Amino acid sequence: MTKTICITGATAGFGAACARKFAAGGWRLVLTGRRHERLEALRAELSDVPVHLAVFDVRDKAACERELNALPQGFGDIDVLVNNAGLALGLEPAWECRLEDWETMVDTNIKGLLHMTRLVLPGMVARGRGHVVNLGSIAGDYPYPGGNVYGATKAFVKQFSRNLRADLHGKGVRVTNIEPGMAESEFSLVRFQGDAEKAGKVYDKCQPLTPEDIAECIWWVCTLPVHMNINRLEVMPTCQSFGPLPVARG
Ligand SMILES: NC(=O)C1=CN([C@@H]2O[C@H](COP(=O)(O)OP(=O)(O)OC[C@H]3O[C@@H](n4cnc5c(N)ncnc54)[C@H](OP(=O)(O)O)[C@@H]3O)[C@@H](O)[C@H]2O)C=CC1
Ligand SMILES: O=CCS(=O)(=O)O
Repeated sequence: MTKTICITGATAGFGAACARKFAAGGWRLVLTGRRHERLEALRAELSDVPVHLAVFDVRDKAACERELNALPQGFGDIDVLVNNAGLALGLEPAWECRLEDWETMVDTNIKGLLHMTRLVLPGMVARGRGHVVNLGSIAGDYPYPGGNVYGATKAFVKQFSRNLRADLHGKGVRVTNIEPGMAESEFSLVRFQGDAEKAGKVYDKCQPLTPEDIAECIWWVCTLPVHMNINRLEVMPTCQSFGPLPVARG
């Protein structure tokens, strides 16, 4: 039976790589994001599988509801929800941060994820199957200077994922928190407000994870036998480690 995956933030990075990975596996795709032209390009590329595009901002609760209620026939029974849409803004110490940036991170990484999860879960519970895959981060576990609110949103995602598992006990619905370390995508470009030079330096002279690496992890947790639930999957590039999270260069 063809399965359906809904991926938020499919216009770039992990979300786009995940769309490609699951399309290669023959899955039906619901792809979401704000940049319509990116989604259209992805649909054109993935023409071998059924694709539904939903253009909306996950911070907009009404839009999430409208789009999920309007899924066309065949796309409504979501087997896997990948709560991937998210961002970090800034790396300043807390006393220098913009309050608006903090609000944007909370609204996207926490509230957007909650909007989507609350809308999709009832169907999964009714069907007695499903899988919610959340994009947490190592930043939700390991503090670092400037990680202030970003890391705190990912700590929320980690604990919410565990609590979801508790609520879903015996319901046949799996929950996984994927916790990547440094991965090269548009993440740093967004974090540094479009400053490509600053963003590029994050990945300089080392080998970060790729979006395809993370898509591989998501594919793995989703295609394991249904009696197996990976609760958390923490993955770092080999060049990254603990303490001050140093990056080995050269
Ligand atoms: N890259 C990294 O090092 C790591 C990233 N992560 C997490 O993984 C997830 C994906 O990150 P990554 O692929 O690297 O980043 P990218 O910036 O490459 O992609 C982020 C995606 O999120 C979407 N998005 C952002 N805000 C919104 C919004 N308000 N509404 C809808 N979609 C939104 C963007 O789409 P659009 O702008 O078109 O709406 C885009 O598709 C994030 O949650 C991030 O925090 C976790 C650990 C490490
Ligand atoms: O979530 C992203 C990884 S990091 O930049 O916070 O280490």
